[in-house]
Amino acid sequence: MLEELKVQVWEANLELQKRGLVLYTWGNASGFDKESGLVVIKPSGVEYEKLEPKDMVVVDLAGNQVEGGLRPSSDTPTHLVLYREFSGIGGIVHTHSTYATIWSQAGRGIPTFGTTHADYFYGEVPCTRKLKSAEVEGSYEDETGNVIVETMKGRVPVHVPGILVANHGPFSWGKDAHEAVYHGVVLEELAKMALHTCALNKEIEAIDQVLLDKHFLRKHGKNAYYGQGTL
Ligand SMILES: O=C(CO)[C@@H](O)[C@H](O)COP(=O)(O)O
Repeated sequence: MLEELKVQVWEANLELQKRGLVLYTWGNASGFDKESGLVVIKPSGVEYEKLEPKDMVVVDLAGNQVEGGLRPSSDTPTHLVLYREFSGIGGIVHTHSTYATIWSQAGRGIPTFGTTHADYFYGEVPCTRKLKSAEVEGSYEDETGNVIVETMKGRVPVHVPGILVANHGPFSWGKDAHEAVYHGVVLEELAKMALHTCALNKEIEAIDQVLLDKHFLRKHGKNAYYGQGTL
């Protein structure tokens, strides 16, 4: 099972580059094996072209390295906070994709300007608050995960499969690493569409609840969520 997950996470990391979500060694993808409680994640600082399944690093939810000779991604603690807090997600992606990072740097969530957005996100793509200096100076990557969890309170991860970390960039998730990449691609496209929509119409407003419900719920159903209840 773990060997299969290493291949799946390796493929997901390569897809980040293939889909144009990352440059050089930016970003990372991970996958979670519920049975063993272990996480497979990209090694830190390794060029995507050189990555092989055997390079994937295995850690437990406490962050102890279980397998792999390379250093785990620098964002590993953030992934681990989300796996501990969001029951049911099986894959997480972090990128610095251009348009989503623009909204993150502006500290703005992405409103639901159209039905394309409503097909994937039940409402805005939220943006976290800025991290306080003490949080940055402390366990920065853990605090990045904590501010994501804080912002997602009252939201259901499968209904909002991604978020913008203020001043940083997007994180997305899904039932597995491939779906986390898929949601990362969708998030980037929604960010691009929304930025150009704002440029065309400065008075633009989010769509109303009726249209949001129609598009999201016909695609995902009323009670589709991974975990037990909402956050
Ligand atoms: O967010 C960042 C840097 O701001 C990271 O995502 C790096 O872009 C990739 O780090 P590694 O996964 O290679 O450690």
